[in-house]
Amino acid sequence: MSWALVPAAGSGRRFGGEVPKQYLCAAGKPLIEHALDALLSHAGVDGVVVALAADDAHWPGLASFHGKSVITCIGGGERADSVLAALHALPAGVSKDVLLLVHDAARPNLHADDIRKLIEAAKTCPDGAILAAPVRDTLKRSGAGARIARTESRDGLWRALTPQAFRRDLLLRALQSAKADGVVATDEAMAVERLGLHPALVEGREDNLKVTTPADLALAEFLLARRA
Ligand SMILES: Nc1ccn([C@@H]2O[C@H](COP(=O)(O)OP(=O)(O)OP(=O)(O)O)[C@@H](O)[C@H]2O)c(=O)n1
Ligand SMILES: C[C@](O)(CO)[C@H](O)COP(=O)(O)O
Repeated sequence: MSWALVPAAGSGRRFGGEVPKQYLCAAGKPLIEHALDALLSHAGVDGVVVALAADDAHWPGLASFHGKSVITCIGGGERADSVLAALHALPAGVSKDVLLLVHDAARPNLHADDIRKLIEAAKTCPDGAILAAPVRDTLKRSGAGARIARTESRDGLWRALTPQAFRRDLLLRALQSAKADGVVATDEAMAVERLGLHPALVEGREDNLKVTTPADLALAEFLLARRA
C-alpha cells in the first residue's frame, strides 16, 4: 500500500492574487480537493498528509476523504521543506518502507490510471518512479536581449510531473541529504538522483498540469468540467 504527501504551503507568487492558487476553485471545488479526490479515491492509497502554510486560513481542511485519513502539518520555506515536514508527520503505525506518492496540490487533473502505472513502476524499481511527459516542442536557449542564443536538443528530455513515488526511507535520506548540502531540490527525483540513483520515468498524461498562472486555471477548469 502507499500514502500520499501533498505539498500545499505555497503562496502562488507567479499566479498573483490574495488566495493561494491551490485553494482557487475549478469545476466547483478547490484545486487541492481535486488532487486529494484523485489520490484518496484510488484503492492503493491509504491516507494523505497535507503540508499547509503556517498562517493558512483559506481552507477548512478535511478530517477524512473517501473514508481515509487526511492529516495536516505545517510546511516550510521551500517545496522540499514542506514535503519533508509531511514525511515527518506520517502517523505512527505507517510502515517504515511504505511507498510515498508526493503530489502537488496545484495539480488537480490527476487520473487513476496514471496512479496505477506509477505505483506498479515504483514497486519494481528500487530507485523509485515519477510521472513525466516527453518534451514535444523545440527548445530555445535565451541570449542577450530576449533573443535566441541557440536551439537545445530535446532528445531524451522529459517534463517531470507528479506524483513521484519513493520508499519512505529513501525519500527521507534524499531530502535530508539535499537540505544538509544546501541544495533546493525542485522535485523529489532531483534529491534521489543526487544519491547516484536513477528513478524510473513513467509516461503520464499531458493534461496533468500544474496550475502556476491564471491561464493554467482556465485550462484546468475546462479539463475538470469534462470529468465531472
Ligand atoms: N514552500 C512551499 C512551496 C510550494 N509548495 C507547494 O508545492 C506545489 C508546487 O509548487 P508551486 O507551483 O511553485 O507553488 P507556489 O510555490 O505556491 O508558486 P510560486 O512559485 O509561483 O510562488 C504547490 O502545491 C505548492 O503549494 C509547498 O508546499 N511549500
Ligand atoms: C515538482 C514539480 O511539479 C515537477 O515538475 C515542479 O518541480 C514544481 O516546481 P514549482 O516551481 O515548485 O512549482
